[in-house]
Amino acid sequence: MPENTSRTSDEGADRDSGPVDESGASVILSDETGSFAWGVLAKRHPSLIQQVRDAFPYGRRQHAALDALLDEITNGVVEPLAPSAHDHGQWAEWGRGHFGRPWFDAPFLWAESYFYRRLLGAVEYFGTGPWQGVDPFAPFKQAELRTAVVDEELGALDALADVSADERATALLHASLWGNRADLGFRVTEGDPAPGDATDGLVADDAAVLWQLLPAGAGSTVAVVADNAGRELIPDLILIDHLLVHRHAKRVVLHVKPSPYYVSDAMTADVVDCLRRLTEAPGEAGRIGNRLWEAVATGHVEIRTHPFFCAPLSYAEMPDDLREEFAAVTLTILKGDLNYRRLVGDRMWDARTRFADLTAYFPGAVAALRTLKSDVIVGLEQKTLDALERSGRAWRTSGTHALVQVRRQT
Ligand SMILES: O=P(O)(O)OC[C@@]1(O)O[C@H](CO)[C@@H](O)[C@@H]1O
Repeated sequence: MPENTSRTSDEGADRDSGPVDESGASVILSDETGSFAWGVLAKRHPSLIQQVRDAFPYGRRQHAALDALLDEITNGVVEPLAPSAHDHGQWAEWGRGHFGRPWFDAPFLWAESYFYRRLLGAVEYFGTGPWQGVDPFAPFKQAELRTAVVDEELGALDALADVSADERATALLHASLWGNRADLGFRVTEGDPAPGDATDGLVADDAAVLWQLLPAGAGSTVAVVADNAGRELIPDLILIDHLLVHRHAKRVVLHVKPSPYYVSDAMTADVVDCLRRLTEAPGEAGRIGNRLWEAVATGHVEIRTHPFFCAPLSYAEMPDDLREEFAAVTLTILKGDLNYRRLVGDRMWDARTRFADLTAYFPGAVAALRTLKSDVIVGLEQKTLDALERSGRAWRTSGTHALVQVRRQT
């Protein structure tokens, strides 16, 4: 059955059976057959188990654990982590009310996040044996870095050397934005999204505000919360280099995931792979790679991680230490679809709800750079929404549209 991925704002605001609180928008569940969320749990997750199984010479114990996980997510109920797991207590708390019930009844965000935690458990990522720390998604991430498309994308940087700083800034921001389409989880079931026209595909564009927040020479610190490795992280790194070279930022903190997540999410090892890929490239790409390598050594780029990045929670629930980090920077740039869902809340909002209102809790100015790959969307003008709905396309979920939304510090 095709995934039902396009709906009107009115349907969106009240169609789901998820809990509705004073926000008036229901939490997205996965229990409606044919919905996007249902498709992720019913199709994407089982395919992913198969892909991971095929990518490694796992032993009998891991195959049995993957079999059990597949059976549980398709026919069973949510089981807790083993009491011996290092994070058993944490997930017992986060999952209260969901254990013993069908996976499809849990909030979509929670179910996905817990699925990735369980997949890591099945392949013994957190164990003490030989598979400890072996990223089950590494083969997919590494294969992507070796493609000719990456060579082409890096080669295109040479042509940017001659354009004005403003044009270059826009081109690099768009490369980072549209790089978010290069999401291996998305491709487990969707295939490569058709390349749309980058400008026509923007449903909201606050890029001018983003640049206003980062005037050259102001000594700013920018936090970039990364999303996918490979073809998304490379343009993110190139944008970071641009921010530093053109003095939009004096320092950039790059936040990555502490463990494998949502298939291709970037971890420190992926930053290293991308930096190496850049430094080994000819021309401008190689120069950027060398500058970034040096910038890490001198502290102008700092790589950080936090367990919260793999938590099944909205940023509204972030812990105090992370809140203080974001409060201390000039601007936080959140990359990607999942970060957007966590920023505004994984709910069927009326698409015209103001982005600034939903992100008012965020400690400091915040920018979302995201291609649209799930039902959540806010901050649209009525006329934009009308045109999107008239198109009859699955614009919310197909990755053909994107947004730059910014909220200044309040
Ligand atoms: O955060 P990302 O990498 O941009 O997207 C994550 C994603 O692939 O995963 C979810 C479904 O599994 C959707 O939110 C989205 O399509």
